[in-house]
Amino acid sequence: MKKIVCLPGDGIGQEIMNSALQVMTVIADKYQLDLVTEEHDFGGAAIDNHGHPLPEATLAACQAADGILLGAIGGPQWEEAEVRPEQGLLALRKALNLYANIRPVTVPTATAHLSPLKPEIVTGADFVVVRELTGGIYFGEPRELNQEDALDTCTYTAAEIRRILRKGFEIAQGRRKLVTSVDKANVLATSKLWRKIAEEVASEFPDVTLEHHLVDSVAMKLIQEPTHFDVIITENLFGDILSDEASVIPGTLGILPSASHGVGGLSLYEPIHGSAPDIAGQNIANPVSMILSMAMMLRESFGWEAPASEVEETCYAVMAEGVLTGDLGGTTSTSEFVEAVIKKIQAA
Ligand SMILES: NC(=O)C1=CN([C@@H]2O[C@H](COP(=O)(O)OP(=O)(O)OC[C@H]3O[C@@H](n4cnc5c(N)ncnc54)[C@H](O)[C@@H]3O)[C@@H](O)[C@H]2O)C=CC1
Ligand SMILES: CC(C)CC(=O)C(=O)O
Ligand SMILES: [Mg+2]
Repeated sequence: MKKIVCLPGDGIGQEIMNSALQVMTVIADKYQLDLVTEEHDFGGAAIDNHGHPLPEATLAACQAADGILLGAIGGPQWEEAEVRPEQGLLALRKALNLYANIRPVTVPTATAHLSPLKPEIVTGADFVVVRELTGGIYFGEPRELNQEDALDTCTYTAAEIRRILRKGFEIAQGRRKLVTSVDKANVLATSKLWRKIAEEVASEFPDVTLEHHLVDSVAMKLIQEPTHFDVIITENLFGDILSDEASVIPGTLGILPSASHGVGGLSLYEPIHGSAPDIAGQNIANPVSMILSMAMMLRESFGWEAPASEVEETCYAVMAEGVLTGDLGGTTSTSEFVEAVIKKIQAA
């Protein structure tokens, strides 16, 4: 029996979590998967109910889980909160040591027309952003906000850089064996260290090709020639920005999933997007990012390849048929999309 802790969070979080759990129930039934779910407050919802975005009970439940599903957190109503929802997310990632955030981006031929970019540019794009998740400027101290100045600190240890690079190179070994290491080594000390360690780690993986790119020019190349990339490895802030940018390639932020892996075998799965307060509560959010995150959990945490693939292929098949939520130019509601996915899984 696999215990899954679900943290719907805020904004569209509950809607997309419900969507993913409905699909999970159907696929579990079809493949006789032994699963149990348990929901906990997190983010803004936890601030409202418990005065803190990461209550002790939520953290303890996550630590005792076999897999964690997270919707999204944050929203304008908590902007002035003493501890913001986003700090709860960072605290959870740190507490569980989830240092490797894996964000796959793929454009199957059948859905290439959904991209705002030319089909000949995006068709066949298939790469993974490997983002360092527990270091860098989101965590560095000191951090100060004063009336006339402010300070953030970016720190990385060699060990933190080495382990994320090794993770990315390992992923590349199972793919097309090209690593693009992204930094800003022409300016930043942390990036100079990053580049040096990338060279060292590359020597441990002689079958993998390493190329270095500066973050500014790679932001352009990503859109110009997305099919070039295989595994992009980068630090926390750059990975956050580049992966949202990368969502334009398949067509929307609403379809990109992610996995965050740690050291003890416990992983968390979440969409790459935020809580989308502008569309929350309207049953119009694209649930694909959350459904695909759930599928990643079935594969990567539980080893259930066939059900994971069926969920992924069904989502893309439904989109290819023109069943599209508003972010992809359609009029399908969240619940209608989920119904279409479930119907297809049951019919197959
Ligand atoms: N992991 C998390 O929980 C994250 C939380 N946030 C938080 O989310 C809140 C909103 O941040 P934003 O900058 O607006 O980013 P966002 O990712 O929530 O939304 C950006 C745009 O994409 C759209 N969008 C996002 N997901 C969608 C989906 N599934 N279907 C259709 N459209 C979708 C939104 O409607 C919005 O127009 C903030 O409080 C932010 O801190 C932001 C990023 C990650
Ligand atoms: C809300 C931030 C802390 C994180 C973020 O934007 C992300 O992980 O994609
Ligand atoms: Mg982000």
